[in-house]
Amino acid sequence: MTTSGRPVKATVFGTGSWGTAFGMVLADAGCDVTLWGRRAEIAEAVNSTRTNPDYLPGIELPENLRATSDAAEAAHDADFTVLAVPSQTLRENLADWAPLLAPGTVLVSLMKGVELGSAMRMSEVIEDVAKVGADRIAVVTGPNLAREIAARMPAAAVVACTDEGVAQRLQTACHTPYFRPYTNTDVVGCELGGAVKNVIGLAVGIADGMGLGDNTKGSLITRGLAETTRLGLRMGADPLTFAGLAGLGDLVATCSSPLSRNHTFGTNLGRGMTLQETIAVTRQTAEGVKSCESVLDLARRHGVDMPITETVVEIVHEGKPPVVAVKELMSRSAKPERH
Ligand SMILES: NC(=O)C1=CN([C@@H]2O[C@H](COP(=O)(O)OP(=O)(O)OC[C@H]3O[C@@H](n4cnc5c(N)ncnc54)[C@H](O)[C@@H]3O)[C@@H](O)[C@H]2O)C=CC1
Ligand SMILES: O=C(CO)COP(=O)(O)O
Repeated sequence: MTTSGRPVKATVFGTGSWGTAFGMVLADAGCDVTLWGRRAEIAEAVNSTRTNPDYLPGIELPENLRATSDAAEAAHDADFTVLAVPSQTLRENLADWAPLLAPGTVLVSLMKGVELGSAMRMSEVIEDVAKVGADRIAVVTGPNLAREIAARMPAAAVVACTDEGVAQRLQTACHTPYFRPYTNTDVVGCELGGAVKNVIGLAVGIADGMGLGDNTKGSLITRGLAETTRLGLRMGADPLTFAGLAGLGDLVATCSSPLSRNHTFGTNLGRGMTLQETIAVTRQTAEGVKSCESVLDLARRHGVDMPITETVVEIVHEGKPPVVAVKELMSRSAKPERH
């Protein structure tokens, strides 16, 4: 309930797999939820069949969730405006929606990417385009594979906002018996954890596709977390965030699950598919494919060494054969674990 006595109203822009699943979470937590989809047929299917057959087939959606393809109708009166589109289209999408936003609405980013060219985190893009302060922008992240959440399997998450009170309001709005959100005020660390884990997920997928073992996986996850933490420290994040759900938690889920699009994308590359073949068989957003370049850009801007990220860029975008890349990574100069 809001202070005015009506249910909290949440609008989710994006009827993809995570937008729809998080809409379910909000609805199960008691919010009145509207999903906006650019394709009218998906909105119609949601309203008439209570399913999203394209993205979450077989999942029955709650009654207090409805869909529309009218952005003004969706944005009207929303206490929370949740953004769930691909990171690289957010700027353009939000420019259309910004004039429609309800006064005082809290903008919530579900995205795990970094903008190409500007190297901005998603909350920075939101601040830039919607002209709202950081205290009205929140981030939801953590080990949250959409399909598992939609099946109401238990998971924890992080809701981050520089304003702890806003984070707590969002925490209440999305807390259900199967979805347990924790608050955090370290927005930089939470967003970096989510964006870089997709790149490490690609690396682990490539290794899996090559038939390498669990020691390789454990090493990539741990060294991946080390390079994420190095970048985060340089950008003012709290290093402990990376030991939490936004860092280690999400890495473990992504790097071990066939449900992860980034992991699967990497596995296909590691098995020998070309980039074009891999893109052709990938139906949903695998953010790391583009964000590996923007994360590397961020690392260079901050003078941070991120060898796994650099290797993923070389394999994905420069055609380096994975076997050569592995040899090069393993022959880097010896060094202390912490430096
Ligand atoms: N699927 C998952 O398990 C999770 C995804 N995320 C993040 O959530 C974000 C969204 O991912 P998903 O919903 O999974 O992706 P998706 O690929 O399932 O859906 C993307 C949605 O954006 C729409 N879209 C695509 N291009 C667009 C454009 N130019 N303009 C407007 N809408 C456009 C699509 O129609 C679709 O509704 C990504 O940043 C992803 O990393 C975060 C946690 C879990
Ligand atoms: O972010 C996710 C799980 O937390 C989803 O990962 P993928 O985008 O790789 O499917």
